[in-house]
Amino acid sequence: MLTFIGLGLFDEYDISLKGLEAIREADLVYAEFYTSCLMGTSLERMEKLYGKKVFLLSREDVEQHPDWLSEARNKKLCFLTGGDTMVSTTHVDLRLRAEKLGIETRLIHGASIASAVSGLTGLQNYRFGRSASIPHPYESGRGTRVISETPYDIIKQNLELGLHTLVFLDIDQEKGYMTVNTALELLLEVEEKRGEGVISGAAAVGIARAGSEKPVVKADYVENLKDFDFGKPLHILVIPGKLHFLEAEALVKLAGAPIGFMKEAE
Ligand SMILES: C[S@@+](CC[C@H](N)C(=O)[O-])C[C@H]1O[C@@H](n2cnc3c(N)ncnc32)[C@H](O)[C@@H]1O
Repeated sequence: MLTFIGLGLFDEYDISLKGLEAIREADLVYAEFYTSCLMGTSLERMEKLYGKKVFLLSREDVEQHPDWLSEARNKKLCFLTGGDTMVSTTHVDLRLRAEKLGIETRLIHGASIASAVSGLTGLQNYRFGRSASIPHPYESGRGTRVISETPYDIIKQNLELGLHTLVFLDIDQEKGYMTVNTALELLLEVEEKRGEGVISGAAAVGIARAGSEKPVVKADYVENLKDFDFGKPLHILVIPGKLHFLEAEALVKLAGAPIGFMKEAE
């Protein structure tokens, strides 16, 4: 049996009781923290709460060589992920591989950043379009700095449809956790290169450390927000589309947006 368990958003206490029970009954526990991670805890603290050793898997172990899956044929194996295990991950691939090996699978859900964003900002989940991810820039073979333009295009398309965009920010072992500030600067760089005006005058909402005692949620225009200090990671960004008047009110009251923010609210 392979049990996928979402650990929630911030520390070891965000796991569900169902998830905790499953780990305590497991023969083997694996985790990956490259898609998301719990910044308010450590592997040691998790192991102490669970009373179990947790083996950490790399992206290669999960995506290229998931040989460890076959252990679930005759053992109770748990696979842990930050947030919800199937939200903005490719872990359905693991589930399908396991099913092909004749291994029974089940999911134990965790709180996800995808729903926490709506809760914290007041932006309604059904008014979001396609999500985007901003990766760190990389060097091409010729030594030039390359910035992905895909997130810019997704935001632009969503704005044309009046929809909000959830923008996941890169987690990289070497380059670190991307901040809201860097993300906005990268989007502005793409904008300048193209000579367009989609992002510079736009509104944005940055969120840091969702699930912690004191998450930071700040809405403002991009030009102001790019210098705002959000503190420690993890960070996530939203570029709001057309606002319902309740959403506009929530951004002013709950996210410190300037009064009259995005006046065109319906
Ligand atoms: C690829 S997504 C994976 C989402 C995860 N499976 C979930 O359901 O929450 C990870 C990204 O979401 C954002 N994120 C995740 N947890 C967060 C948190 N607690 N606070 C702020 N941003 C968070 C960060 O931008 C991070 O790089």
